[in-house]
Amino acid sequence: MEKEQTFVLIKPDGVQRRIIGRIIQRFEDKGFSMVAMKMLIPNQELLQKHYEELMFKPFFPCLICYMLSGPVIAMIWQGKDVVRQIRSMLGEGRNPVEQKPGTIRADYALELQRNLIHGSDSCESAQKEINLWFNQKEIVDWKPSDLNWVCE
Ligand SMILES: Nc1ncnc2c1ncn2[C@@H]1O[C@@H]2COP(=O)(O)O[C@H]2[C@H]1O
Repeated sequence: MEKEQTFVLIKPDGVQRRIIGRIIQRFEDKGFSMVAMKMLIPNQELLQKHYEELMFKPFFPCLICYMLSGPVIAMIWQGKDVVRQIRSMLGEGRNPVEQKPGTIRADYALELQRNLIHGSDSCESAQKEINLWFNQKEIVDWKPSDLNWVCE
């Protein structure tokens, strides 16, 4: 079974605009399996750890404020090359205006900050982010019966 996992976060604008279902649908349609999901309003400490590399950027306080503004959906997705594939489905760059039509950010977002969704940028950051947002008991080990039809 393909065990590569990535962390995906639907940000407050994605929840408020009620596009959770459409985002999940895209990942399921592609052939990936969700192995964990929860809705929460993240606290400042969690967000500061998640965005620690951006701590000294001028937009950091606004970013934290925006991320504290409402519930988010945290998920773990699993499948073949899932880290790179989901990044490309989101639109690799941060700015929605530069993303190709058909990507989530190009299709649903207009702004650099409120860009709807986060996906881990490497397997290492995926593991780090999964450990930050989830504990092991929240992750379900299951094997979809159609997996052999999607990847080798
Ligand atoms: N120049 C910027 N101004 C405001 N927000 C930004 C800027 N650059 C990045 N961000 C936000 O910081 C986030 C960092 O992670 P993401 O790429 O998921 O999405 C990014 C945006 O939400």
